[in-house]
Amino acid sequence: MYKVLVADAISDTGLKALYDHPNYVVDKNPGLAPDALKEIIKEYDALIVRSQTQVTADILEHASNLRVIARAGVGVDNIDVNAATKKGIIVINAPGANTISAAELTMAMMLSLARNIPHAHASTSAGKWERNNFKGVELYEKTLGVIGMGKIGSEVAKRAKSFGMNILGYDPYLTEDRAGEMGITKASLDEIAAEADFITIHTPLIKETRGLVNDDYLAKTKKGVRIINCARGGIIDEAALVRALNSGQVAGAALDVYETEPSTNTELLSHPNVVVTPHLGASTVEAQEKVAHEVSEEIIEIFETQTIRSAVNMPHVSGETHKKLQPYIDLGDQMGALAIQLLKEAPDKVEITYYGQLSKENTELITRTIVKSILAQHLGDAVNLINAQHLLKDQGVTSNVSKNPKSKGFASYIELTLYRGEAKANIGATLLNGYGARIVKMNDYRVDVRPEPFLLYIKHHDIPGMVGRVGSMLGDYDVNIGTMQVGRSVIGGEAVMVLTLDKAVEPEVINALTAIKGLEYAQFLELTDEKIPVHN
Ligand SMILES: NC(=O)c1ccc[n+]([C@@H]2O[C@H](COP(=O)([O-])OP(=O)(O)OC[C@H]3O[C@@H](n4cnc5c(N)ncnc54)[C@H](O)[C@@H]3O)[C@@H](O)[C@H]2O)c1
Ligand SMILES: O=C(O)[C@H](O)COP(=O)(O)O
Repeated sequence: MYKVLVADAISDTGLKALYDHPNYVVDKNPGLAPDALKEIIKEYDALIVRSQTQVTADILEHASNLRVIARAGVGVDNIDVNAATKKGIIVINAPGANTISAAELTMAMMLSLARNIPHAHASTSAGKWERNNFKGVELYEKTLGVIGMGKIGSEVAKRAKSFGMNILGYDPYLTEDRAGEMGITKASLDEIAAEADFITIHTPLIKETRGLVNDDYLAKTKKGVRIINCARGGIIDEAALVRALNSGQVAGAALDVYETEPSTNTELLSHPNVVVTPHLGASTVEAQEKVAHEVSEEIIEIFETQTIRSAVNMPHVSGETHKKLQPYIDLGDQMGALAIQLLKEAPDKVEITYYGQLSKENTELITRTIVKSILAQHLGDAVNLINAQHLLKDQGVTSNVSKNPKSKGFASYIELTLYRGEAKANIGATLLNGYGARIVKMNDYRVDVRPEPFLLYIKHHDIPGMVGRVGSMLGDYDVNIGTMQVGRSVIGGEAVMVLTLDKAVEPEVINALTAIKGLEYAQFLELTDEKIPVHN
């Protein structure tokens, strides 16, 4: 008998498969305080949550029997996935099951903003009859900028078109062809700022999108623009938004998500030109049934048939083959993250080659991990190990995975190349017996670098004094160097330097480095903690 704890408000209809199955006991206990959850978690084999329950490392310390954490929804920002992975707990989610509900809320928010519905309702229900106070605007023939043309952004664009809106879409993966098929125009962020009457945001909250809509961006928007965010708090800088609302640069904003939730930003929440809801994007009967149904079915599959459909992580597993491949799976994770940072944009082609002994193994899971790591840069939690290759195809990216039994100088070696038009980024890596993971090739230069959290990649002319100048510049900014590697193609030609650092560097350090004579290019690369497992 498996015990399942449902710790947030989850649809009973969606949980039916679990209730009906003789092997499962389901306990519903929404809204547990962290200490209470810590107390009882050891009794459970599976935990189902939405976004409220914080599944911290501290709670997981007590989860001695837990095998699965299911997020009945998309975002796993409330779950310490790294801690779960270390404890061998599978984390699953249900991306896509609440897409329509989130798209429909976005339309409701846009219409509410255009026609002042919440404020007119409050006034009328208070006994007033203020027909002159609530003159709105039509959506018809207005321009809507959609930032993030993934699942929800595309559904919003489709619906907005039926209102006669002109749609501008921005997404690193949006091609002219796909935009043409959807009857929208591919645009840049600046073009959206300059032309849109309404802007709606549908990206994940990732490093690149945090504070995307800030003072600078708002200053570029059309005066009187209306902005909707039903994606994630933090993509809009709330302080900047309040300033723009007060100055009239932004005529109105409709928000479902906030920098911190529950939000206490009263200046924003009570602003007369703002419409707010408490993170209701997925709160419909249908979405809640779908997410609960998807995770219930999957929990049963995991326990009954050991099949995983939607895993966010891949816990370090026992079993000889997995044990042997696990270090390569972790290496693949690091390679994907480094290559996509080097490319700096979404790829249109991915090439992976396994050389030497590894070419004789089943490398499927390594490939999935590499692809997940590449896509996660732009898709965040929406990509998991199971849907990674499917999403890659969906985004119109071609891929080529090949195997070559030749050794390439190492017993096993993986090479990953990403392309975007003429641009290319490439990482070659291996495991050195007794020494762990090594990046041995970067953008076609031979190097020998241990993957560490903070790396600096520099392209420069092979002239005397470069190493010293870079070292002393980093010293000026109090950045300590762990290791330094130089690689060059020919003496006196182009060269690369790869450094491991003790901390992250700010853009001003990169600017200072690029001012060094003979230094062509400097880029800071980061690997998050979960990508650096202990056996490295
Ligand atoms: N309010 C809610 O209750 C609710 C419900 C569901 C989803 N969401 C959120 O909505 C957002 C979109 O979800 P989705 O299912 O459509 O995800 P998705 O992965 O299908 O689409 C996200 C898109 O954003 C694009 N993107 C990444 N970085 C970008 C950038 N810098 N500029 C422009 N586009 C960028 C990606 O390429 C991708 O196509 C996510 O943040 C998700 O967590 C909120
Ligand atoms: O990530 C999600 O799926 C949405 O933000 C919905 O979150 P919720 O399940 O807490 O409503």
